[in-house]
Amino acid sequence: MHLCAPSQASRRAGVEHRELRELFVGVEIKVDDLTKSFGKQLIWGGVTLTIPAGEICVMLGPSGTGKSVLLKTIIGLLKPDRGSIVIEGTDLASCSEKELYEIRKLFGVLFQDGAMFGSMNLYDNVAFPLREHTRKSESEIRRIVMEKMDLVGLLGAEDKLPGEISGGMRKRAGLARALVLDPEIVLFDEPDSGLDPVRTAFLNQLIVDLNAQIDATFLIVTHDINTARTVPDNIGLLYHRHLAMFGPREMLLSSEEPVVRQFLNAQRVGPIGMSEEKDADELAAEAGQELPPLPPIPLQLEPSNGISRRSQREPGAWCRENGVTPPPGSFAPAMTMAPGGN
Ligand SMILES: Nc1ncnc2c1ncn2[C@@H]1O[C@H](COP(=O)(O)OP(=O)(O)OP(=O)(O)O)[C@@H](O)[C@H]1O
Repeated sequence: MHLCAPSQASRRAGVEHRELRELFVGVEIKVDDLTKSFGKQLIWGGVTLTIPAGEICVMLGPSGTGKSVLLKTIIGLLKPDRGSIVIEGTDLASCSEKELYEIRKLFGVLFQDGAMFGSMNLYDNVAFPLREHTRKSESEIRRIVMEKMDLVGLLGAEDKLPGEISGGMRKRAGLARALVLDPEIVLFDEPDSGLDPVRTAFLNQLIVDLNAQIDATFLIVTHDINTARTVPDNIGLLYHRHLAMFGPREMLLSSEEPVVRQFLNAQRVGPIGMSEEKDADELAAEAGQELPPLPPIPLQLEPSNGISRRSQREPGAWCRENGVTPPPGSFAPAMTMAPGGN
């Protein structure tokens, strides 16, 4: 079984699908002043952000800063202490169970381990949500399952059990299952965890290709800096119990803000220490230490069929519009060859 981008047939189908969906561009998620604690432990507070319809967002943050908690809160699995999450006019934080059930139908979720049923083959795993939540005939289910298996490059592997395939294939099978109900929002919880760099690069390309084809709103939690630097339209960074920054990719990649700069460039110098925050002695020891220059901003990963995504912008557009000079060498064509970029 090869790891590949969607076949030509599925790309064509995707383009037709896209034409059909001219008026649909995913849905916006508007989060306002969201706060979540467990007992006395505040996880994060005052989180405000708008995830624009149809765009790809990446949420970053040191371990334990509550990225998974944020995903679970956004899908309504956890109730926030305060604040709102408005999707299509419904606030998930205060709506009824019935409304929540309806809103949840908009979501597809790729869990960290793919969350496959071990005793079912991939076909039955992917078909599961259709059999549970729809009254479609088996022939219709077959058509949809095969279409999604093709989208994620898994045609031919339908009879395999999850235990018989690689972690990368399991993720793609999980993705096929997340897509069967045609979600308007897809949440990815560390899609690249446990994958080698080559498979991560294939998965990233698949994510971009899928976004181009289905126009849904994507929110990705990841630790992979390369993914964060090349895949999304927007990046958020959770740190020290709040959202340190959220905005367009170019804004964060050109930011001199110490936490953002340190995290997005995987540096040791900066406010983030081994156990989240550095203490005063550690920070004093770093005083006067010169920071390495910001690396060039790489080009954003483009769909493999060469057709731009709806939310894709010209390289450097945000910097130009905001009078920001990007680091030297940014957006050079060779930057598409950055590790993980191809
Ligand atoms: N149901 C729960 N009850 C109590 N505490 C919880 C619960 N779920 C998460 N936590 C706590 O919330 C904090 C944030 O956890 P979370 O898994 O969201 O972090 P994360 O940023 O996704 O971490 P990582 O990058 O390591 O996956 C942790 O301290 C965790 O122990």
